[in-house]
Amino acid sequence: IMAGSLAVGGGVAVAQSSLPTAGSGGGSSAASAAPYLTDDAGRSLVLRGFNTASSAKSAPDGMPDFTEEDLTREHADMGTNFVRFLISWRSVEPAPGQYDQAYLDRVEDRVSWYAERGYKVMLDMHQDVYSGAITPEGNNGNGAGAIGNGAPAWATYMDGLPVAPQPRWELYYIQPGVMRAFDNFWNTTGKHPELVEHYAKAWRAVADRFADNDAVVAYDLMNEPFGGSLQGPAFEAGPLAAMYQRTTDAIREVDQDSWVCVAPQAIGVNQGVPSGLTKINDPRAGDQRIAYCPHLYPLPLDLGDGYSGLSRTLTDATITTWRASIEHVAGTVLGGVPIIIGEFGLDTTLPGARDYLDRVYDNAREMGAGVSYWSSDPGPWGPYLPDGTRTLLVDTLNKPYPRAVAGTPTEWSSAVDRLQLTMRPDPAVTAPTEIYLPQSGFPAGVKVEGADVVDWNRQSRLLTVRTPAGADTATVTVTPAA
Ligand SMILES: CN(C)c1ccc(C(=O)NC[C@H]2N[C@H](CO)[C@@H](O)[C@@H]2O)cc1
Repeated sequence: IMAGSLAVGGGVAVAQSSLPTAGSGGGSSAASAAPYLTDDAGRSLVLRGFNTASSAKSAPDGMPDFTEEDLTREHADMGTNFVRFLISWRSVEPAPGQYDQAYLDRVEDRVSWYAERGYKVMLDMHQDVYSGAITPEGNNGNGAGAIGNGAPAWATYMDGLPVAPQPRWELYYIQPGVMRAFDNFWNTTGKHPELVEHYAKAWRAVADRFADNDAVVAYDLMNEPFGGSLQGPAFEAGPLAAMYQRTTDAIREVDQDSWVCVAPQAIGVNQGVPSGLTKINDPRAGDQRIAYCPHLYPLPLDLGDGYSGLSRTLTDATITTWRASIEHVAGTVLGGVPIIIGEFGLDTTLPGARDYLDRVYDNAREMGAGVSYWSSDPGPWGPYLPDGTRTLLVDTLNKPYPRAVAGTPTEWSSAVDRLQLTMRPDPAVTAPTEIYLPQSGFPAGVKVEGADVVDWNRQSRLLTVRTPAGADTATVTVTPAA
């Protein structure tokens, strides 16, 4: 099939016109030569998916309330290819030095659901407010809890300090008992050097299980770290970086190839304050495989006005500041590492929600960043309400994107019925470039210019193409067949 030809399902058309690049949200796209995670074929991965799922935080078995049918629906409706899958220290290591292989079996079962559908998985050692063990009523068993989640009860040392009931879950973070639990974990108190050691070895046990699992590409070492009495650079450049280094070293004892993802402290940095995180060294042979996995939650959005009026203006300013800080840490501090926006989200019923979503995904596209939206749980933040009704998230996310690129994407943009990708082909990568095309924009055949069509699968919605050999750069444009 010659370059510029139509794929299966129609005649052959060669279009010579070049398309204006239309951003998914109408935004212009800046060239991006950012580094990417790669698959085993060496293709650059553009990762789009969800956090699955908050419901795992309090589940006695540590699993999300998410079935294989839920994944089939997500895949059919949005063509996602990535998941930030929540796991927990309490489930991995229910007793000191004892690793629950039956729990890891359950995780592996869910990973296989994703693998069978061509997804990549990042395992997220999740915590919020340290542990469910911070309050008796919040602890439904060894640290499984709704108020707090993450650490097992045996690793929760509050030294008898109080944790009073709070009107909002976030306020539990600054309760004396919770502050002490974090201070003991980070050994700020000097009393518990063993806890970070346990944490690193728990991650080693997880990595030992998934080191040879092609679907698991990354480990997100800690969700939204909190420094207790230590905040800001003193925390991030101190005990947080030390824990990341110790844990990276432990993982590399058993897994040389998965990316190790580090995140800044949540408070402040989620809202755009620059992070003080310092370099983490990857002891693996060859290129480092560290990634930076920040979250984005602009404070103005929380004011309840949504993405409109002054709240929109302030949110835009937050996104600009946040992006500059993220690109500084990933590009300069960590030495040029891929970015995955581990969390962002909003109540999709708020004014301007679709515009906010488009703006964040436009920024992610320009940054070359992966995205895992918070979260897949039923409700107004997610893609589906508890009764299964779709929110506007489904149509907003269901756009063309280049899932796996045989080289480096330098610029891409899309709208529901077109995609344009400029890339630097890597001749060493023999696998074709893979592009997702939604049914809504591509009900029949496709028209491709700038590449040879390898396959167009209307069931999986995947188009695979090969760019002309020997070209330093290639621009692939995909539109619906006439
Ligand atoms: C006071 N501190 C330390 C604090 C407050 C609030 C958040 C938060 O909203 N985070 C955003 C979302 N991330 C979690 C899951 O990782 C969700 O429960 C939050 O909505 C984090 C930390």
